[in-house]
Amino acid sequence: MTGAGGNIVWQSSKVSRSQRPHEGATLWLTGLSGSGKSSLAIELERCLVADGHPAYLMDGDNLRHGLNSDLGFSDDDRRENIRRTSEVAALFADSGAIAIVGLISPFASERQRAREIHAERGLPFHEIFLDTPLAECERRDPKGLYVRARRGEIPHFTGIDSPYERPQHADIVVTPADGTPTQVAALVLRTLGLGPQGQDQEEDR
Ligand SMILES: Nc1ncnc2c1ncn2[C@@H]1O[C@H](COP(=O)(O)OS(=O)(=O)O)[C@@H](OP(=O)(O)O)[C@H]1O
Ligand SMILES: Nc1ncnc2c1ncn2[C@@H]1O[C@H](COP(=O)(O)OP(=O)(O)O)[C@@H](O)[C@H]1O
Repeated sequence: MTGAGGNIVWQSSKVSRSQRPHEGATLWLTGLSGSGKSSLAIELERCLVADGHPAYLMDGDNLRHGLNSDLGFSDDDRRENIRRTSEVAALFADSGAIAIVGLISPFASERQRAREIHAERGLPFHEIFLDTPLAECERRDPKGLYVRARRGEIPHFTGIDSPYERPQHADIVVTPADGTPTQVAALVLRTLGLGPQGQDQEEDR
């Protein structure tokens, strides 16, 4: 495989995926600001690590402090934010880790591209939609961002004056009625077959 005008040549590893101790995957959490992505992602990471899976949380806010610190909230910058994060998540998944991504990721086309980046490499990818209505996100407003966005102090705020394209084919849809982040994390992990090892999972029901 060649790239960059033919001057870059792909170097293959001598470690096959089956030689790695764990099977990797990406759990991609999408939803409005305040929908509960970080809370669920933190619980997913906690449960997976407690159960012996290498798992790593990639939160949009945190990535924007480093890897994506040069990006703002224009449509193009959000696309680049999602593209870079997709690539990094795929690297983690390829290494045998479970990458837990929490990004608003408002555009269907970029979420589809994230899925394809994983599919092209044979890596499992699960889209989890935090389907929390805008009114509820605004009611929660833990960072006071919606109040400021409504005052016009934060331009291009998702759900206010920047679009959020609802997923049509998410693997899992979570609503506020599903319970606390701890309850939802357990449900998600059971659904994906990543629940506690060596336990009768019926016990949890
Ligand atoms: N204009 C605008 N629109 C939406 N969100 C904004 C904006 N400005 C700052 N913030 C804060 O940035 C967090 C979202 O970053 P993401 O990288 O997840 O966004 S995106 O996927 O690129 O759309 C988001 O964090 P969460 O609340 O955790 O979603 C906000 O705290
Ligand atoms: N399942 C839930 N039920 C009720 N409140 C929740 C739930 N998940 C998160 N929250 C609350 O909603 C707010 C936003 O959650 P957060 O995880 O920061 O969302 P996001 O990362 O999508 O911005 C926080 O105050 C959090 O405590």
